[in-house]
Formats: sequence, C-alpha cells, structure tokens
Amino acid sequence: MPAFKTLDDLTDIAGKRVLVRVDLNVPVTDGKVSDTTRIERVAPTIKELSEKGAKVILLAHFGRPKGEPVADQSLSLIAPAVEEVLDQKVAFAADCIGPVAADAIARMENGDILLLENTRFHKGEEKNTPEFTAELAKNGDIFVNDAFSAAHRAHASTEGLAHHMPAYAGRTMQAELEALEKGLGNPARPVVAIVGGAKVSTKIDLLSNLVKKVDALVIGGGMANTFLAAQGIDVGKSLCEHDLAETAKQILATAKDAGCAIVLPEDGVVAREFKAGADNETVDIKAIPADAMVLDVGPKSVAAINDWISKASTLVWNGPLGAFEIAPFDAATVSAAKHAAEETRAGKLVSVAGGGDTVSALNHAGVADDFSYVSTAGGAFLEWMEGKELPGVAVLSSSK
Ligand SMILES: Nc1ncnc2c1ncn2[C@@H]1O[C@H](COP(=O)(O)OP(=O)(O)OP(=O)(O)O)[C@@H](O)[C@H]1O
Ligand SMILES: O=C(O)[C@H](O)COP(=O)(O)O
Repeated sequence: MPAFKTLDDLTDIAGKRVLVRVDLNVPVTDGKVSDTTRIERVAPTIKELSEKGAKVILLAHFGRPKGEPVADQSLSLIAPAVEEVLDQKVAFAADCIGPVAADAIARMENGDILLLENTRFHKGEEKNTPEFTAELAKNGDIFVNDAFSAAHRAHASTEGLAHHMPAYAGRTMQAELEALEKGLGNPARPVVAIVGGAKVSTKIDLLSNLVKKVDALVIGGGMANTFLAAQGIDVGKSLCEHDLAETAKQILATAKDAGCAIVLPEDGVVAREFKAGADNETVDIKAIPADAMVLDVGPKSVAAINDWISKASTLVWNGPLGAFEIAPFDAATVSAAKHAAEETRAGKLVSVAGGGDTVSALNHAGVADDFSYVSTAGGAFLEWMEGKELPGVAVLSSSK
C-alpha cells in the first residue's frame, strides 16, 4: 500500500483552514438525495477535523457540468443532506474560488464546516490547470483527500492541490485502500472474481490484467454474452458487444496461460421484453431463441457460481449477474450475494465488492453489511483492480 500521511499525523490544527475533498456525487431523485452512502462514508473525517477545531472547507464535484455552472448540478442541492447526516450546521458558498469563497471562509469560526460550490463549474478543475489550482489553494493551509471514488481523476481538487500544501488521506480514503489491499494486495487463495454488469467496453480491458491475478473469473451479466458470442454462441437479442469478440478471445487465451479458470453461464433466463414480470424461460446457453435476450444467468450457472464462492478464500465482485432491478431477473445476483454473505459470516471468505450498481444490488439482496468490505467507488475501484496507479492516491504518497 502506498505510504501517505493520515489524520493521525494531523495534530494541532485548531484554527487551520483544511480543504477536504469529498465525493458528493450522490443519486438525486425529485431534487432529493436518494442514497446518502457516500455522505455517510465521509462524515467521520469531517467530524474529526471539526472536533479538532479546524475550519473544515469541503470541495466536491456533482455530475459532469463541463466547466460551467448548471443549476441542477449545484451542490446547494446536496448541502441539506450533508447537514442532516452530520447533524451539524453546514454553510454553503456559491463559488469554490474568488471573493465569494474567501468571504465565506473569513466568517468561519474554529470547528465550522463550509461546503463550496461544485468544482466542475470551472474548466480548470478537470484540466487541472495551475491557475485554477492556485485559486483553490488560496483557501487552505492543509489538504485532506477523502474521495477515493474520485481518485482515478487527476483533477485540480483531487491531485493538483496536493502539490500546494501538506496533503493527508482522510479516513474513508484510508479505509478503502486498506480494505482493497487486504482483499487483493496479498489475498488468501483461491481468489475468485465476479465481473458482470452492462458496461462491457469500459470493463473488458481490466479483465486481461485480472485473469493474471485471480484463480477463477466468473463472468455474468452483459459481459458474459460478449464472451459467449466470441465463442460462436448465438446470444439472440441479448446485450452484447460483438465488436469486442477479438478482445474477449485474447482474454480467454491470457486466462489459459495464467491458469485462471473462466466460469461462463451454462444456462440463462431469457425474455422478449425488458420489464418486470416479463414472460421468461430458462434455456441452455446454446439454445437462446433468436428473438429473446438473456436477462439473468440460469439456476445451473448459479449453482456453479456458488460452488466457486464456497471454494474461494477471497471474493472480488463488480457488476451484477443479471438485470437485478427487475424481478425475476435478480435471482442469480441475490442468490450469489446471499451465499457470499453466509460464507463471510462463517469466517470462510473475505468478500470485497465495488461499483454503484453492485452496491445497490447487494442492498437489494439485504447483505451489503455482511460483506467484508463494500467500496463506494465504481470507476476508481475498477482501475485499482486493473493495477493502475490512481493519481489522487499517488500524489498523497509524494506529498511532503
Ligand atoms: N444480462 C443483462 N442484460 C442487460 N442488462 C444487464 C444484464 N446483466 C446486468 N445488467 C445491468 O447491468 C447494470 C449494472 O452494470 P454496471 O456495469 O453499471 O455495474 P457497476 O459497476 O456496479 O455500476 P457503476 O459502473 O455505475 O459503478 C444493471 O443496471 C443491470 O440491470
Ligand atoms: O461517481 C463516481 O464514480 C465518481 O464521483 C467520479 O465521477 P466521474 O466519473 O464523473 O469522474
């Protein structure tokens, strides 16, 4: 694990302006935050700094506004939820740089918390320009990054700031890295990975590295259809990226060389409509009707997946096995999630899961709390799994 300073190294900070990068990129439905998990995860860092008497200045992005203010991507919409989770007053400033931010900071007492407006309302944030970073840096004495889920971005507020002032990892950043390191750094073998979901093109590259690190790779969801099609199986109208067939074949060859077992579905639950309660049937994977789509892996496949989970000492999971949001296509994901939870509770398995929809699927199965660790990170988790260095983490290690 990279060596960096943590809040344990931050003493005597009463009155200091601490810029804390958090991830407040949370789901919002009808103007209200519908899942506060990410806020709950950063609350301990904010509270600890506030209790130590720091002036806690929160930096965050929300959505992808492309460098200009967008009303429905204002962090003022998130501020009430932050206040509610912290159970503490949180002031808001309508800009993250310039006089608006400076005035709000000048009014802060020790221990106060201030949320600055969406950093992505300025083009310099994503471009990580020296000018914008310097403007942000004017507002702080110390930088704390607690946004592991945004650490794969080399932006001004996730990377640039650490070059301007002493930088520390927040409690969530620390916990995410420690948990991932425990799960994958030197994992107890056998290691089984489950990769499913719908984002085939953004995930397939990670598999060529992953098969070199794990003993078995279970492929489900839309990802499985792409591998099946690459092997000449007709997947009908299933979600499938046919143009990635060559990549899939190469991954299968790499897995063979590395001695990694590939577990593909033997059967699937197919339907002709993508809606709850749609007429469905279970078919052999080599007999998918041309006008149907596989929306879940079938019972034989689930039994095989659960056997692999039983054999595993470590499980890494990203992406649901089926379209879990619509019944009955949640069956495989729920069964595997419950089985992994049982094995974890019995002390037989270290289970680590990550990804926005994966967390939601585990919550749906009612077992998120039983996993050894559930990461809030989607993209960052995947890049970490790929073995990539995350810029927001790397810079903490090099900070003086
Ligand atoms: N066979 C399938 N056909 C169609 N959609 C599927 C299938 N299997 C899974 N999905 C869909 O995959 C989606 C989740 O995939 P995704 O790759 O986004 O997962 P994630 O990595 O956990 O989430 P995120 O990338 O948002 O952090 C779900 O909406 C689910 O309905
Ligand atoms: O939701 C996420 O995964 C993080 O907040 C990063 O967001 P981004 O993909 O828009 O950079």
